Amino acid sequence: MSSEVSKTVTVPIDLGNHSYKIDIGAGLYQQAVSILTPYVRNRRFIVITDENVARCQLPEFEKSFHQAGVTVDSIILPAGEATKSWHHLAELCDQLIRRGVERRDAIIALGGGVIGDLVGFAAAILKRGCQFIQIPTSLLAQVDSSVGGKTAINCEAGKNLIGAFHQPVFVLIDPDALQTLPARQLRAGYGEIIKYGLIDDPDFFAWCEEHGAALIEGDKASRLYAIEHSIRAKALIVADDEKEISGKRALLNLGHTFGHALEADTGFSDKLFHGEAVAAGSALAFGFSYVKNLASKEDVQRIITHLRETDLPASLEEAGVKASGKELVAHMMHDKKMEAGRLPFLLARGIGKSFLDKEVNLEEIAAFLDSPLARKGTI
Ligand SMILES: NC(=O)c1ccc[n+]([C@@H]2O[C@H](COP(=O)([O-])OP(=O)(O)OC[C@H]3O[C@@H](n4cnc5c(N)ncnc54)[C@H](O)[C@@H]3O)[C@@H](O)[C@H]2O)c1
Ligand SMILES: O=C(O)C(=O)C[C@@H](O)[C@H](O)[C@H](O)COP(=O)(O)O
Ligand SMILES: [Zn+2]
Repeated sequence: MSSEVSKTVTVPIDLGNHSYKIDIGAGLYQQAVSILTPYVRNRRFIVITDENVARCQLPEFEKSFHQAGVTVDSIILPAGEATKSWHHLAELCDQLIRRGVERRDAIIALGGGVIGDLVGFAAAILKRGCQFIQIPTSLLAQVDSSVGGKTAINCEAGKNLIGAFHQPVFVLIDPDALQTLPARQLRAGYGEIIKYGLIDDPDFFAWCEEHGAALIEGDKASRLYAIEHSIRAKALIVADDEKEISGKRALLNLGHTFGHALEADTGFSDKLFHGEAVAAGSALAFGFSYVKNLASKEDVQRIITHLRETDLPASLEEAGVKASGKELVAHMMHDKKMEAGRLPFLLARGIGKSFLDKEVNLEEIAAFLDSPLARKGTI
């Protein structure tokens, strides 16, 4: 698969005594055994992955281990959002205990955000906290979920409601892993990349307008640029507000209060992937901001146009959501940002000017969600 090792970029994430490094470089799998050895006790490698990644990426990942005569112990879970569940968490913890995992072993999460979130949470609670390493293989995980230490599973009431902040000890990103990622998953990951432009970086959104299509098509330079840019942006925010207390980190939740409601309505299934829900959710956040006279019509139109150009949903209809505004608001009531019974929303005064609004009226949100702008993206 990969032929050459590109220059490695290291992004530090500064979190005091649990700081860590994120290494980004095409072809890094070829050096995996030497890169990971310092983090792993007694050269004992326990890799947790899903069945798709096991088929498409595990053999390439294991190559350097085999060449060095080192065995990798792997646990393979089903693929998909449904794996972020109590059932799979319990199974995984039991399997790790049976394998005699110790706190100072570094458990390796090789996969997309589902594997990263689940394995990170298992590592957080197992023996009151084990070390873990993130090796993200989806675009979404390479630009977002592998960094920052949010770990979680879903439950009956909604998304990521059971979880912990638990930082990895190291993150290894090899963009070559994306060569086997299905096109729809690439587009979903791109939904989280645009978010960094919309939050506070209008130049990056303009870059996305110019290079987004090429990135999705497979242009390696654009992918590498977007991964590094996104990770640097996220690392700064996380270092500033690790546990989402000051409100700074909440910016990373742009599009997510709407997005999680859309995922709930579509049953946390492959009808709508997380990144697709975030894309539609971002269009909705900007649409509502326009209705509230905060963002301009031109900015909302730019976002809708770019989402459509990259084949991402820009409205409820395009996301396959039929629920009423009231029903969608009901899904939002367990949002973790809820404070004193009020739900703050990420709104925007324009592209790159997002902010947390604590005074949003949920009846207005429900009415907006029934409007043609939300339903069909017509403005
Ligand atoms: N913790 C965080 O900060 C954070 C941030 C964003 C999203 N998330 C979570 O991440 C999850 C979504 O992550 P995702 O989009 O990576 O989904 P995912 O983990 O389900 O991966 C997407 C699909 O691609 C497959 N896949 C992954 N890498 C592959 C590869 N290289 N080749 C072939 N197939 C591959 C997987 O098997 C899966 O079918 C959601 O649960 C979301 O809530 C967490
Ligand atoms: O890292 C963060 O902080 C984020 O909000 C990143 C999001 O993309 C991610 O989907 C996160 O899991 C959502 O957080 P939640 O607290 O709403 O579950
Ligand atoms: Zn997200």
